[in-house]
Amino acid sequence: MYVRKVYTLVFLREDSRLLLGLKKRGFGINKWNGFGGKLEPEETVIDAAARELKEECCINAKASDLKHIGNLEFTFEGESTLMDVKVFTSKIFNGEPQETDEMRPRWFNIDALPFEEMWPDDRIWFPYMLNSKLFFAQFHYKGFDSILKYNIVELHSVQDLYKNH
Ligand SMILES: Nc1nc2c([nH]c(=O)n2[C@H]2C[C@H](O)[C@@H](COP(=O)(O)OP(=O)(O)OP(=O)(O)O)O2)c(=O)[nH]1
Repeated sequence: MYVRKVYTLVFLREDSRLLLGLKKRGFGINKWNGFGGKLEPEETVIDAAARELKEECCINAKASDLKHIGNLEFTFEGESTLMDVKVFTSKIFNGEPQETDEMRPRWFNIDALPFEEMWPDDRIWFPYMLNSKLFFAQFHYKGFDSILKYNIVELHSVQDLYKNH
């Protein structure tokens, strides 16, 4: 049995650009990614998503403007933790992204995303997100570089994001 831990992950979109941040410390250091992290005690997933976005790149987005688009589950060979990552997108936000202790933000054209410097699984599920398809995906890693197996499905309603697959 796995011990499930919930994380948030937020991507902002503006026309044909996506905001990514270069992670400056901790898990996923030196990779470009969306903004997110663990929940605080008693916090809802959506509130955590908005808080992490603000903390990591100084952008304000209303929780109600964040669109839940997918769920990712990560397991690692020999480890009992399951990372349950709730992915959100938004086109509605306030402010200019600012560098913080954790992230260096930068806009990328969606045709020129830096997949070489991102988590290997991102190539697999980003096309769903970029095409506004709801998705559920599971990745089982050996270490942090090698995907031993995975599964990805398109979902057809937001309710499906709350069912167990
Ligand atoms: N794109 C992508 N994001 C991932 C993958 N795996 C993974 O954990 N993430 C995301 C989920 C979270 O947003 C983030 C990890 O959270 P974190 O460790 O930075 O959490 P945190 O900010 O609360 O941590 P900290 O303050 O304690 O350092 O990375 C992946 O394979 N691909």
